[in-house]
Amino acid sequence: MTNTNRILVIGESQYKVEEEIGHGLHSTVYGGYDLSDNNPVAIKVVNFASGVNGSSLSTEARQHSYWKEIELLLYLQNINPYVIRIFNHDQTDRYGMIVMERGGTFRDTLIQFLRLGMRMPLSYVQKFWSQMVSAIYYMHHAGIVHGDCKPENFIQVGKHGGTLRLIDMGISFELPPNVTSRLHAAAGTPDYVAPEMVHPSGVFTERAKFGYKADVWALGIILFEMVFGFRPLQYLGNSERKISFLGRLRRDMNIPYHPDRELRDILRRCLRSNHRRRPDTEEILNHPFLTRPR
Ligand SMILES: Nc1ncnc2c1ncn2[C@@H]1O[C@H](COP(=O)(O)OP(=O)(O)OP(=O)(O)O)[C@@H](O)[C@H]1O
Repeated sequence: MTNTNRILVIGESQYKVEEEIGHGLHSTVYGGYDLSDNNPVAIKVVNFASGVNGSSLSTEARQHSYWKEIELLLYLQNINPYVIRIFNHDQTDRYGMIVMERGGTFRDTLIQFLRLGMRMPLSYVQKFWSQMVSAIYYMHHAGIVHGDCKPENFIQVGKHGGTLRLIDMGISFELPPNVTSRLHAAAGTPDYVAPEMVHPSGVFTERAKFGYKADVWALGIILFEMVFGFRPLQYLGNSERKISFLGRLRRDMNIPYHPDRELRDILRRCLRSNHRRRPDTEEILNHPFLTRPR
């Protein structure tokens, strides 16, 4: 692998590397092109040096997460149609690189609707939410809890951006079916975090239990946001207040009125505070909100 004049060479393949299109705690993502066919690609560069971007993770821990992510992505390529396609990967002592499909994040689409002062049409909501639920259904079927479902972790690819793909497997956990596990400290974003992930004292701790149904809660919050244009906890302000609210939540989430009865029903089910009473992803896919044309 060489990287000269912003041309990245991996084996026989050459990629033109252009501007930064995003970054996470441990990586920077660049836009680029595959020079053999001019198709757009995204190149995620993981810096293995400890201390970069304000994260204190050791080099070994960074390399370990990088390999875990590659392994998971390669495993999911053929069994989950809604997971990001990776074209190539390579690494040096200092960096890991993943070349993958490029698309706009679903968050950008939500923002566009907000800017235009428009509500997303229900047919549009149904189409994209059903793909999100399917993406998570396939993860759960493979025994994996995603743990960080949110609109920025879905990108739109294909004609007119009509197909969603999940990115960021960073904090997914593999679990035996029907078993809950421990949440890594500080994983997730409070707005999409399920109440069972928060200790009743209001501390977002490693001791909090979570499982597949936490992903269902997050999907419910995404659906709520697509329909109403805001998130239920948005107006609570900072993360501490949101986490404290979730830790004390004993009743089901309030759902504003919407004329579509089936939409109201599925939202109510996904946002039940008791995770045992939430549907699983297979039940959601069979719910009339998704099976009846809108
Ligand atoms: N395939 C892609 N196409 C377009 N943009 C992408 C793609 N992959 C990542 N991005 C952009 O880069 C950002 C960071 O990517 P990603 O979430 O994979 O990084 P990360 O280091 O794993 O983040 P985290 O800190 O959450 O672990 C995304 O939020 C998105 O904006």
